[in-house]
Amino acid sequence: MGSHRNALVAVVRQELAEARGAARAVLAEAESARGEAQNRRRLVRDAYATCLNQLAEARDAARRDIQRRFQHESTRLAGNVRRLAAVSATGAAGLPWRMWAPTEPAPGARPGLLRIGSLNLDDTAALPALVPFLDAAHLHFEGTHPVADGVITGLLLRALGSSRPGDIELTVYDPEHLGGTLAPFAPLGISFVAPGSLGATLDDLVEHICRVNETVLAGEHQSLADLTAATTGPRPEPWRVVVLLADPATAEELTNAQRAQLDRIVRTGVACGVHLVVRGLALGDHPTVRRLVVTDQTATCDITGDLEIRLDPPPPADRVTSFCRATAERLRAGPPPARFADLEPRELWAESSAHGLVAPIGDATDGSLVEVPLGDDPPHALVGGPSGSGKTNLLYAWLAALATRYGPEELAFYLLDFKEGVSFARFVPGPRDPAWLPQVRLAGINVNGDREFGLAMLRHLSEELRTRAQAAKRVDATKLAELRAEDPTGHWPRIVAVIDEFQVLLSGRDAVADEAVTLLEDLARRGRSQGIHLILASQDVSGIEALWGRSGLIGQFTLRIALPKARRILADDNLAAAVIPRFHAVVNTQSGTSGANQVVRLPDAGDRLVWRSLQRRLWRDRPEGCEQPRLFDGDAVPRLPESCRPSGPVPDAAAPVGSSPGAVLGERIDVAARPARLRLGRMPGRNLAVLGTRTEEACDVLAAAALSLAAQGPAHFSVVCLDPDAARAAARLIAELPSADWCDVVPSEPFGTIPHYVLGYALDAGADPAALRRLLVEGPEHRTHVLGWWRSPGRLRDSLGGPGARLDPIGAWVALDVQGPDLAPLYPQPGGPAWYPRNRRALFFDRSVHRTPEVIVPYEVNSDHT
Ligand SMILES: Nc1ncnc2c1ncn2[C@@H]1O[C@H](COP(=O)(O)OP(=O)(O)OP(=O)(O)O)[C@@H](O)[C@H]1O
Repeated sequence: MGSHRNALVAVVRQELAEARGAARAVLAEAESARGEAQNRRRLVRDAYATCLNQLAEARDAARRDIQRRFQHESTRLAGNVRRLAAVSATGAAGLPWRMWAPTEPAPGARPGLLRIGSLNLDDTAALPALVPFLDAAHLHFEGTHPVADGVITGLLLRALGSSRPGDIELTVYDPEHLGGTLAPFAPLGISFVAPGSLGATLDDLVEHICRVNETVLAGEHQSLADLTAATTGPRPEPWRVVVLLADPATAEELTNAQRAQLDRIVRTGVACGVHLVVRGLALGDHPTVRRLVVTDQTATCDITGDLEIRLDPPPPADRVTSFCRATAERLRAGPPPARFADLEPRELWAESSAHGLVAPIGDATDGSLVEVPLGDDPPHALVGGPSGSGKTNLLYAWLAALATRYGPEELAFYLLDFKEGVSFARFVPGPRDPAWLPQVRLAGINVNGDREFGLAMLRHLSEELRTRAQAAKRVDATKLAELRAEDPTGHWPRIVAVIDEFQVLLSGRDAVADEAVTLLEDLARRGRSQGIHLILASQDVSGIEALWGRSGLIGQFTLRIALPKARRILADDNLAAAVIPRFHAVVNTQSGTSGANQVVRLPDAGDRLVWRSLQRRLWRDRPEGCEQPRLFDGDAVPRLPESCRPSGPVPDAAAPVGSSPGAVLGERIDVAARPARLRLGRMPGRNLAVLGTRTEEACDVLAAAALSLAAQGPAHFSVVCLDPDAARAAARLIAELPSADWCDVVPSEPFGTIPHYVLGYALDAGADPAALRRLLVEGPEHRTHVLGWWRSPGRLRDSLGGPGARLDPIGAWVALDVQGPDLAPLYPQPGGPAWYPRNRRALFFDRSVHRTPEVIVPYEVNSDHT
C-alpha cells in the first residue's frame, strides 16, 4: 500500500515536474515572443516617426517648389502680359495721364487697345487693364453713372489721341445733361443729338452702314479695317463713334423700330467703322459687344472675367479741352504733310520695273500719296526751282521712294551733282559708314570743275543704250518689258540718271558741250524704250532755256516738276509754280500744260540719320555680288594704284620685255577710273614731255610713269635732275626703282639690251641740246625713251636748239598750267587745244592715238614716303 502510494507520488511528481518543465518552456517562449513583438513595435514606431518627418519635409519642399514655380510663372506671365499690353496700347492709348500726349499712328498701323485702369494680381506689380475699341468692339457700361462717364471720357481721349485728326467723328446723345457730360470734347465739332432725335440718328447710322457696304467695301473687303490694311494712304472713311448716355427712363422710351435699328448697328457697325459706347441702355448680345460693370473706383469686364480692375481717374477736363482745341486747329490747317517714312512701301523691293517705275514723292493736300511715274510715258523728267527751293530734298525723297520699291536687279542709279557740294555723297561708303545704296552704280560729287566726268557718264550710258538696243534687236523686242520677257535671265534694270545743275555740262561752246548735247539727245530719244531715264535738275533758268532751244531734247522731258518760283519748267501760261507755298511742288506729266498740275507737299528727306538707317537696311539686304558704287570726287586726288608699282622681287633682266610697255600718267576721267597709259614702243617719237611750272604735279607724273614701267618688266632708269626743287622727289623715285642711276647730264651711251628710260627733271635748265636731240630722235628705235619735264613749250623748243628746232620727236605730252594756245606748236590743229589749266588736272595728248587731247588727274605718288 505504502509502496503503491509512493509509486503514485513518484508518478505524480514526475508528471508535475514535466508539466512544470513544459510550462516553463512555454513561458520562456512566450516571453521571447513578447520581447520580439516589443522590439518590432519599437522599430515600427521609430519608422513611423521617421516617415512622418520625411513626409513633412517632402511636403514642405514640394510646397516651397510649387510656390517658387508659381511665383516664377506668374511673374513671367505678368511680364508677358505687360509687354503685350505695352505693344497693344502704345503712346496715347496707354500712357498714364500725367505723361499723356497725343501720338500720331504709324502709317498702316491698326488701332490697338485702350487703357482704363490696372489689374492687381497677387504678388505681381499691377498690370494695365486694356479694352478693345476701334475696329474691334462696341462698349457697354453698367453701374455708377458718374464713374462710367469718367471711364468713357478717358477712353474717348485715348482713342482720339492715338488716331489722326479727323479720323474719328463723334456723336453724343446725352438727354440728361444735354451734352454737358462730354462738353470738353465740344471744340472737335461733335454732333449732339437732341432728346427725341435718337430715332433719326439711329436711322442715319444704319443708312451710313448700308452706304459703306455698298460703295466703299463693295463686296471686295470684309471690313473697313481690311480695306485700310490693303491700301496705302489715309483711311477711306472716318470711324463714327456714337456715345449714348441714357437713363433707364429713356430706355423705356425706345420704340420697337428704334430697338431694331440699334440691334442692326450692334451686329453690323464694327465692320463699317461704327462704334457704340452705351451707358444706361440695354444692348443685345453679340461677339463685338464688350461689357463693363463699374462701381466706385473699380470695374469688371467680360474680357478679364472676375478680376477686379482698379480704374484710372478720369483725365483732367482742361487736358481734354486743350487737346480738342489743338486737334480742331490742326483739322482746320489740313492734314500734316507726309513724312519721309510714309514714302516707304509696306514691303521692300517687292516691285518689278519691267513696265516702269512708280514711286511717291509726297502727298496731296487730302493726305493721299502722289505717285510719280517714269517709264515709256513719261520717260524723262525736268526738275527746276531756284536755289534753296528744295530740289535736293525732292531728289532725296524720290530716290528713297524708288530705292525702297525696286531692288538692285530692277533699278540702277547714276548720280551726278554739278553743284559745289556733296549732296550725293550720302549714297556711297564714307569714312564713318561703310554702307551704300545698293542701286547706285555711280555717284559724282564736287564735279563742278570736271564737265568731262559728266561726258564720261553720258558716254557710258550711251554704250549701255547700244548694248540694250542690240540685245532687243536680237529678240525682236521694241521696249524693255519685251526684252525682259524674252530674256528673263538677263540683267536689265531700269536706269535712272540724275544730273543736278545739268546746265553746267551744257554751258560753253566747246567740244564737251557739243558732245554732251548730242549724247543727251540720243539718250532722251532712245532711252525711253531701253529703260534709261534721265532726271535733269536745275536752278538756273538760263540752263533750262538752253534746253528750250533744242526742241528734239526738251520734247522728251514730258514729266516736269516745278518747285516754288521755278521758271520755265511748266508751260508759259501755267503759273502754278508761282503760287505754291514752300516745300510744295507741281508735278505735271503733260509737258507742263496747265490743267495737268498736281500739287504735292514734300516731306523733309534731309535728315542724315534717318537716311542712314534706311540705307543700312537696304545695304544689309543687298544681293550677293552687289558691287560698291564708283565714286568720282572732283576734290579728291587719286593715289597711284598698287598694281602700277613695282613690288616683289626685282624684275629679272632676262625676262621678256613687252613690245610696248605702257607708262601710266594719271587717272582718266571716266566711269571705270582707268589709268591713262602712254605706249612706248620702238617707234619714232615715243617720248613724253611734261609741260608746266607745277613742280609737284610734274614730279608725280614722271614718278607714276617710271614706277608703272618698272612694274611691267626689266628696265633701267637714268634720272637727270636739273632743278634742286625736284631733287627730293627724284631721289625718292630712285629709291623705289629696282634699277636706276643718278646722272648729272643726259647719258651719252644710252642704248642697252633692256628698255632704258631717261627721266629728265627740268631739262630746260641746261641739258646739252645735241645729246638730248640724239636721245629723242634715235632712242625709241633702241628702246630708249625720254620722259622729260620742261617748264613751258617755249623752253622745250629752246632746249632742242631754238626757234627753228623741230618738235617731232615729242610724240606725247602732258600739259599742266600751260594755256591752250601755247600748246599750238605741239598740236596738229592750228591755234592749239581748248584748255584752261585747272589745279591737279592735266591735258594728255598722244599723237598716235588721240584725235583730241584727254583730261587726266595726275596720281599722287609719294605722300606716304615723305
Ligand atoms: N519738304 C521740306 N521740308 C522741310 N525742309 C525742307 C524741305 N525741302 C527742303 N527743305 C530744307 O530747305 C533747305 C534747302 O533745301 P535744298 O537743299 O533741298 O534746296 P535746293 O533747291 O537743292 O538748294 P540749292 O540748289 O541751293 O542746293 C534745306 O535746309 C532743306 O533741309
